Amino acid sequence: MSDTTAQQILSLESVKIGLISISDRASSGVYQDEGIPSLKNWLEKAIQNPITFEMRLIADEKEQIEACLKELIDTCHCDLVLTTGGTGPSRRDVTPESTLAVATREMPGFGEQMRQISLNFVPTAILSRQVGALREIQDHAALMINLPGQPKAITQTLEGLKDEAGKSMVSGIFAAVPYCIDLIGGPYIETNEEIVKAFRPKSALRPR
Ligand SMILES: Nc1ncnc2c1ncn2[C@@H]1O[C@H](COP(=O)(O)OP(=O)(O)OP(=O)(O)O)[C@@H](O)[C@H]1O
Ligand SMILES: Nc1nc2c(c(=O)[nH]1)N[C@H]1C(S)=C(S)[C@@H](COP(=O)(O)O)O[C@H]1N2
Repeated sequence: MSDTTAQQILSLESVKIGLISISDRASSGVYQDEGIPSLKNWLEKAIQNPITFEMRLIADEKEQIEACLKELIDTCHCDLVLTTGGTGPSRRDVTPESTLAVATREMPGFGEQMRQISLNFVPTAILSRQVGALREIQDHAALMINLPGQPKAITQTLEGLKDEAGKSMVSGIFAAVPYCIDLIGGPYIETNEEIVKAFRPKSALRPR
């Protein structure tokens, strides 16, 4: 790493990210949770800023999900909270309604785009009821995004579809996350462009 690159990384604001894996079976030990490691691994590759993670593994229980989202945003002050699991049509899948129950405003574009991207991978993409939403409290706001439980869905939806040479064919939703975090008053997030290129209007770009 060159001195200039090291200095640039040092000058980046730290970002706080909450990761919630929602799975009856992983949380009770029937299988090992792959949700949190997959999310953490992808975010560490994609984001240049220093990251503090808050990680939770919980069952598909509405009250637990709501309490966990509130804790990560209101108490831990996460800027972004990603959930994985519990978005389908099974009776126990309650992540989207729990997210909306603690939301102040929905961001429908995230759910729409994630289902659109996922249709490039699986025809069952339309079974995910995943949402994106904001929780705005006094002096703080966070973006919450639901991802499906299949660990591979994490990279698929965040990063999108690439051709064999690694060129982006369909943008993943993460391209829009840094500017959304800017607009709600969070830290300026820089991404690694070979993983995902953050899009911001020219007027919102900060000189490096
Ligand atoms: N946290 C996880 N870790 C590893 N694999 C997972 C996880 N969550 C889901 N999966 C995998 O994805 C599949 C579909 O996920 P889904 O969220 O529909 O699970 P589920 O049937 O609701 O059960 P559970 O809530 O117990 O994970 C699971 O059968 C499992 O193979
Ligand atoms: N990108 C992506 N999206 C996906 C999938 C997937 O494998 N990849 N699985 C689908 C399936 S099979 C289901 S049932 C729904 C809901 O999954 P969840 O209940 O694990 O959240 O997500 C859908 N979206």
